Amino acid sequence: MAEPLFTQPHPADKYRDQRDPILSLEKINVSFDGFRALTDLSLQIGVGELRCIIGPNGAGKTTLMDVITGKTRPQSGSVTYDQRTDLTRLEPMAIAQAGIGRKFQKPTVFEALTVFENLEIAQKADKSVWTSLRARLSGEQHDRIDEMLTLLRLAAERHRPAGLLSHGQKQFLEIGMLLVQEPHLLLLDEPAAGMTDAETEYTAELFRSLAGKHSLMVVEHDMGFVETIADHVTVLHQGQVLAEGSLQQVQANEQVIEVYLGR
Ligand SMILES: Nc1ncnc2c1ncn2[C@@H]1O[C@H](COP(=O)(O)OP(=O)(O)OP(=O)(O)O)[C@@H](O)[C@H]1O
Repeated sequence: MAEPLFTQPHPADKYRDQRDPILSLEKINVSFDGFRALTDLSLQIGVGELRCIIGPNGAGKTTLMDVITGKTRPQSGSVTYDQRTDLTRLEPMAIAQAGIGRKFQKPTVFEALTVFENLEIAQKADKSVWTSLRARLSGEQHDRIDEMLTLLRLAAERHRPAGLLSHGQKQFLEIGMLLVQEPHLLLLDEPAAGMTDAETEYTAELFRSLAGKHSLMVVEHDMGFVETIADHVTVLHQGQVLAEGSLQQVQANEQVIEVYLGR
């Protein structure tokens, strides 16, 4: 049997392959007091794909993530997840439970708790902090956290309060807090911001290894990082898709050079 595309087996797995969209946005419009942040935006992300979204400040990248996660409701358009669910009808909590995880640019970990406890709480995301710390972990859950600590190169830090980690380590911990929830689609906002060169390099390696098992949408300004991870790039400009294709293709696009890359 082919290796499943997702870490968590899904009833629909047998009907889909890598060409199918995990996410399909159709003609999304978002206005803030008359200002058009997204205009007729259509975009598809394939199952298991690693997509980078780039674009100048104010292009609509954050608004796009807000629409997918239910933080912002579009005035019109649809967001279809896994070919069945219209996310514009769901609350943010239901969207997260459906398998969409988001990481914001600034790490938000529980600083007073240990690295291990942070992962433990994330794994039992349906419970309150204290209920989840009191509930015993199953052997399988414990093993999953151990695996995650190794994957994130945080095994030696497991008993340290998260507040004492470096900025890059906090970023890794937060990525781990998403991964223990086994998301299908991960939305990551400038994940390499503030990381050292070695950490950035490892983040790229990590993301490449996650693609296929998860679908990833990464908003990034660092073109060097984009070059190392993405085979497919979407350029946003003034709330619309300006160009899409390989990094080489979009870098050669005259309009992209004009508005984003500079001459
Ligand atoms: N809540 C809001 N109210 C009014 N205008 C908003 C709101 N949120 C975003 N905007 C505007 O919508 C446009 C798109 O913003 P958005 O944050 O999505 O861009 P971005 O591509 O993420 O930019 P950056 O790279 O600077 O983070 C901007 O002009 C912004 O000022």
